Amino acid sequence: MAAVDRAAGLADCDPPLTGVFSEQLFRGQCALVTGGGTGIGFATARLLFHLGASVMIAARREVVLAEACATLEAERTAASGQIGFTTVDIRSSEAVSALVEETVGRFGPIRLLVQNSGGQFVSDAASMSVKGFNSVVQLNLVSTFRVARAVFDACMSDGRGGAIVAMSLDVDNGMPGMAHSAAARAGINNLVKTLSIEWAASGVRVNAVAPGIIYSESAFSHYGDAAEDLLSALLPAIPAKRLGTPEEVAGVVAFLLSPAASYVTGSTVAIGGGSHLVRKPLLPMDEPCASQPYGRLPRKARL
Ligand SMILES: CCCCC/C=C/C(=O)SCCNC(=O)CCNC(=O)[C@H](O)C(C)(C)COP(=O)(O)OP(=O)(O)OC[C@H]1O[C@@H](n2cnc3c(N)ncnc32)[C@H](O)[C@@H]1OP(=O)(O)O
Ligand SMILES: NC(=O)C1=CN([C@@H]2O[C@H](COP(=O)(O)OP(=O)(O)OC[C@H]3O[C@@H](n4cnc5c(N)ncnc54)[C@H](OP(=O)(O)O)[C@@H]3O)[C@@H](O)[C@H]2O)C=CC1
Repeated sequence: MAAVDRAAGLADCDPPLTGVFSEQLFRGQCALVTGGGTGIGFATARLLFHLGASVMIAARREVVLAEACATLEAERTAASGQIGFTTVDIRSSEAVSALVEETVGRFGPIRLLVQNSGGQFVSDAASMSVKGFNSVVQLNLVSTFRVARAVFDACMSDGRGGAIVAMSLDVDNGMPGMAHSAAARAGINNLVKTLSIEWAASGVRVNAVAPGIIYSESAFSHYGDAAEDLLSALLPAIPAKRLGTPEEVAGVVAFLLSPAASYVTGSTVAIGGGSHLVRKPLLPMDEPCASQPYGRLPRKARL
């Protein structure tokens, strides 16, 4: 009964949540968005910036980050926050420590963390080396833990908390052609559950989003000609019958970071036009392995 009474009391909370979605939603809060120079990361950084946050975007390519910052500066309105960039390879603990230090020095303690950096190459498991499998797990799973730990230790464990959103994939039914990334993202889905429990006492919420197929030039450029074939196989299986946009992911990320999601933690939210509910092919896996057309993408597709 006491628990019910406490919940009832919250209905009258002040301020009411209707005021949450103003242009000042994240005013003055420091946000770190990894991979914020392109695609989903850029759309997210843009939204947070226009909602008043001080946003640091970080990835490996300085030119791309600088261009993204210039674009946002050109869009600045009275409600916008601040924007900055720095280079980082999230696979390096030293680089991640330096990133956190620089972000805090510039914008104050990080309260909003979007762990968007990631990726993989397309290969069936039989053509994948252990080294390749490991490099994708390192990038997507181990580096997610690395960045989360660094930000928690330096900022979010100080009693004032924060919110973290990690980037997963639609992996519920496995992911032919991306065994490494699917295993890593399934790890992320579970990691956010554990961190959400362990860090709840510090006022930190930890969630993930699991996008379906989201179109951006930067994302699709990694797949070259194979992207067309992959899409022809995949599109009919998406209930919404279309691809998603980076903005459609950014909106959910902003919601999860916001006070509107103050009771949401340890969750992974699917953003795929219903695709997580249906079985779909990524590669034509009914063919024998030897005839896999995308067993290994050409070296030019590699970063
Ligand atoms: C159209 C369908 C969309 C599906 C939905 C998903 C979309 C997205 O995720 S969009 C984001 C796309 N962006 C990226 O993927 C960019 C990030 N990718 C990378 O940084 C790299 O490609 C990497 C993480 C996969 C590998 O980087 P790194 O650790 O630097 O690895 P190395 O180049 O040193 O290679 C190590 C090892 O990995 C294997 N390998 C790498 N590339 C390929 C490849 N194209 N095909 C097969 N195997 C590959 C290989 O074993 C490498 O070892 P060595 O052969 O000894 O070099
Ligand atoms: N597009 C889609 O359909 C889907 C994408 N995702 C995931 O969403 C995230 C964003 O992807 P999307 O925007 O589509 O594609 P992008 O290729 O545009 O984004 C990937 C970002 O990660 C950065 N990055 C990659 N490796 C590193 C690294 N070692 N250190 C720091 N930053 C790195 C890249 O920047 P740089 O190269 O400069 O380092 C880039 O900004 C990724 O994790 C992706 O796997 C998940 C589901 C579906």
